Amino acid sequence: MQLHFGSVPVLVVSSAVAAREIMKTHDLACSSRPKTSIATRLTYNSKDVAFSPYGEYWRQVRSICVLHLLSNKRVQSFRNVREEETALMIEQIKHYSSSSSSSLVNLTDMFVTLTNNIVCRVALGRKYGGTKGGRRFKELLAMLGELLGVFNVGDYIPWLAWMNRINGLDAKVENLFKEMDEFLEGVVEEHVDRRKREGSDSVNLGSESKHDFVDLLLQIQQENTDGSPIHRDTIKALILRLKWPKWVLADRPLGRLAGRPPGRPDESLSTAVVTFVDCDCQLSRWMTPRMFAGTTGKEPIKGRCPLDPLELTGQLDPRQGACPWTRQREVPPGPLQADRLARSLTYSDMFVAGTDTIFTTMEWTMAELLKHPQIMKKLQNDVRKIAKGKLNITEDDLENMYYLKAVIKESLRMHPPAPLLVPRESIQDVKVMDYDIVAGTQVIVNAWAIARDPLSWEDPEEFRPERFLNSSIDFKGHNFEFIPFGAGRRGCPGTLFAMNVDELALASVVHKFNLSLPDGASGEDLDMTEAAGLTIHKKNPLIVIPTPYSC
Ligand code: HEM
Repeated sequence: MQLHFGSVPVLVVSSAVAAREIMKTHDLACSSRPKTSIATRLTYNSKDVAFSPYGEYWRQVRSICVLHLLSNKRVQSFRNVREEETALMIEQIKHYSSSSSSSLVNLTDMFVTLTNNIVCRVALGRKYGGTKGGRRFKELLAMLGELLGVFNVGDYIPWLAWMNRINGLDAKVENLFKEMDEFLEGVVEEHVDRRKREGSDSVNLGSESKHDFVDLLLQIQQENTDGSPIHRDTIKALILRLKWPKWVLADRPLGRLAGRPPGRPDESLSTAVVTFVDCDCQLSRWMTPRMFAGTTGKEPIKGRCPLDPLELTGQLDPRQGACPWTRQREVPPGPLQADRLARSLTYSDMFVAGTDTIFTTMEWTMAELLKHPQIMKKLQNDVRKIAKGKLNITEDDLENMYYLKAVIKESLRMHPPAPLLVPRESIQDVKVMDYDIVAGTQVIVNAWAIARDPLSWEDPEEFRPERFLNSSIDFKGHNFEFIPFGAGRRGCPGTLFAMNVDELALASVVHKFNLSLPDGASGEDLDMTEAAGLTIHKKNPLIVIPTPYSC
């Protein structure tokens, strides 16, 4: 169906057939991301992979992600981190279950801490858990997830963007950004200093070295040699493109621009989509489609931006939905901005795209297992049989745990962590199932509805992992009835990373403990209410009574 959120056309896709059209047949045409002011601000002006618009910059950073940070080899190289941290979590659960008088354990908290610790070690080189700064970082991450899921009226009705200054949203985003940035600034500084002391050549990009993501990104920026995805020519091209942004400013007195919109609304421009909210330049925040009244939208314009001494000329085209300043200022960062890239990639993609989704999967899977004791029993038997009395499960054991994999798939089917995936935006006019979709349409794929569609699934509301046994249906983006990780060009590059963490953690918990609910509650009583956000987790934490199981 097509909706209009204020001035933005929005296409909502809720069937496997339509998802296939968007993510396969018209994947290229629908491969951008809509610009939303909160995500833009929190991701250094969309300098991450997930929120970056389709284009050269996105290709560059995505290939860094796929080839260097999240490749099979690299993910394997962090195996010891996953095994160590999971073993620590098991010890903690044991400790809490024996020391607390009620034996209650907040499993959600355990999963959040585990995921944060793994992601911190892999991305930043060390854990930030126990310290005051670490605890604050955890809080900031939770706020980040929450803010990214906020519906921001200014993105859809730009002239209402002022509301965010009154209701405190702008300030909240700004404060979060500053605090996050300060933290990450410290992390990058630490790495730069260490590289200076130890010699930067110590990082070998091709090897399975155990350097963290910040090290790797700094090295990628420094090397740019053949064999790395950023070839010399690409870098040169990027530097060329980096020459200077084309600042443009309407050729009229600044005072008038900054003041109230002049003129009456022009009919022909009344539907113009103008997004200014992400601009640092306060002037542009005042502009509304009305400001273009009386212009053809194509006049050459010339001026000086108050934030930049350069004077440049350009063309103002409000129909493009572009802020005359911000959009034109968007340039790919070249090697000159190494630390910025490192900050933005690790923080946005690892922490935003990675942490929340991983622990949410653990949380929902465990909740479903508690709701279905027979499935829990079957899984425990299977896991314990494969582990054959071992002290700890290792990743080698996971290979044969087919039932565990089916349980996790079923959990991802019923509770996709990002139920509406990450919205896309069409970059050209396209015909989808005989309907005309104009360029600039926001496309939301409702993976949640698709995964519960009775046309694709038998008894879709039932938690039945068996449906995935002896079935070729997988989440790799080929089966459009099951797309928790998306599909196509913008599909999730972190699937392997996530599954390794989830499988090991879940297998280890069910291996080591029998779990029950507090106050003798049965699984049927378990509260499955969802919280709001970009990633949907349980509203209330999962509290359990673990009883250690000895093999
Ligand atoms: C269970 C865990 C995860 C789930 C369910 C998940 C889900 C998704 C989804 C639905 C998308 C959007 C796909 C689309 O638009 O077609 C996505 C994109 C992305 N994910 Fe994940 N993800 C998970 C874990 C991770 C991890 C661990 C990382 C990184 C370490 C990661 C990094 C990314 C990135 C960078 C993108 C953006 C890709 C692009 O726009 O080109 N994800 N993920």
